[in-house]
Amino acid sequence: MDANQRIARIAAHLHPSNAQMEGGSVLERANCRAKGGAPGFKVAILGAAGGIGQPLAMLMKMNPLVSVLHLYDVVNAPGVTADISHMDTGAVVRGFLGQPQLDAALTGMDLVIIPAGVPRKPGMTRDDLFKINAGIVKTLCEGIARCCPNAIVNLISNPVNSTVPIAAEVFKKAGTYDPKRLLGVTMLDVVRANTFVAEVLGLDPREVSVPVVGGHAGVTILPLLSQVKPPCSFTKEETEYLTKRIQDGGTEVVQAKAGAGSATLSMAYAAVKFADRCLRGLRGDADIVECAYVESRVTELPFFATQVRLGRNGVEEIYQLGLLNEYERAGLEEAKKELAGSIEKGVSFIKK
Ligand SMILES: NC(=O)c1ccc[n+]([C@@H]2O[C@H](COP(=O)([O-])OP(=O)(O)OC[C@H]3O[C@@H](n4cnc5c(N)ncnc54)[C@H](O)[C@@H]3O)[C@@H](O)[C@H]2O)c1
Ligand SMILES: O=C(O)C[C@H](O)C(=O)O
Repeated sequence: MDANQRIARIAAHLHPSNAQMEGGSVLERANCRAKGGAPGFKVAILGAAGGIGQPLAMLMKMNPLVSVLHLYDVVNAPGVTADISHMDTGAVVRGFLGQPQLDAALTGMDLVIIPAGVPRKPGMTRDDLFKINAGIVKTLCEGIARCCPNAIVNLISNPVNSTVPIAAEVFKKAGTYDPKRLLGVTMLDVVRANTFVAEVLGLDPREVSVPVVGGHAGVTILPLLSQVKPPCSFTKEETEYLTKRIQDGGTEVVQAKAGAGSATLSMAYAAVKFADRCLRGLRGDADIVECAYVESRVTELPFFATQVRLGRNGVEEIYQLGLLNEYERAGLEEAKKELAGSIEKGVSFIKK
């Protein structure tokens, strides 16, 4: 490769239009180099310039399982890409700006992470975001169906309880739906639950594991405190305090940010933790179990968050709820009532 070709290749990393100026072959060579130089997975972040998107992009650039990182947004994608691309880690980073570049951002991806959409302000519910975010998720999922129908999708955009059913309907319409590959990200609920439970028990949060089932909004967030590892017990007051704090974790951040958005940094951390587990599953690692909101038969509802085992095809196994105590059984009934409406709202948005 001569000097001009080397320069063109670097330009192609920064922006796909640079590659196109070189007739596309430069981008292909960059892809080859990425495959050969740093074996790993190709990951796209849609909404990469946002509050979650930026730290998520930074953390994914640090993940050794990632060889190619595509950053797509409708604003500021070139700036974030230029910035992230200077990090001396293995992944090759490319930026994509606006709808005309969506297909290029998605083509060939193994994993697509979607934090695109508006966040809450104080006084809003996640469902209040439906009006704007439903359309954004629909458009992005149509792109996934066209360009990378076999990719694993990690959907973060709220309201997750409805956006996952929206994505499923878009994929069904396109004839590409594989329920094993569509996962609503509820990892932040688990991360919060581990943190708050560890505080009460006086343990290191890294030693604590709390299954959180149901969905991702208010009472649909159901921590199973009777199944905490290491095994422990809580008083009634502790159970009520912890359940409410975990359910209201998002609102706690929204109020503290006072109009400047919702959780971004802890969400980026949780999203990367979850994406890393998905990539390990894709790689074939054994025993990768996490909570996620997926198509499910665990309850009578078509979607439900439980612990799932991740593997080469995405969700390989969905675990049952296990034994619930009376408090959790009552919470489950409440969660299901709200979830049913949110799922129906998402489905009918596409079917209408
Ligand atoms: N699942 C969870 O646990 C969880 C946690 C926190 C936040 N969220 C949700 O994540 C979403 C993003 O939150 P944020 O704080 O990063 O918001 P943000 O406003 O800071 O960033 C959103 C980004 O999406 C981009 N965007 C908008 N329309 C787009 C489109 N059509 N295509 C691509 N990108 C587009 C915006 O330009 C922006 O950069 C919100 O819906 C929020 O409620 C979910
Ligand atoms: O609370 C929000 O609106 C954002 C997110 O769903 C969260 O749980 O932090």
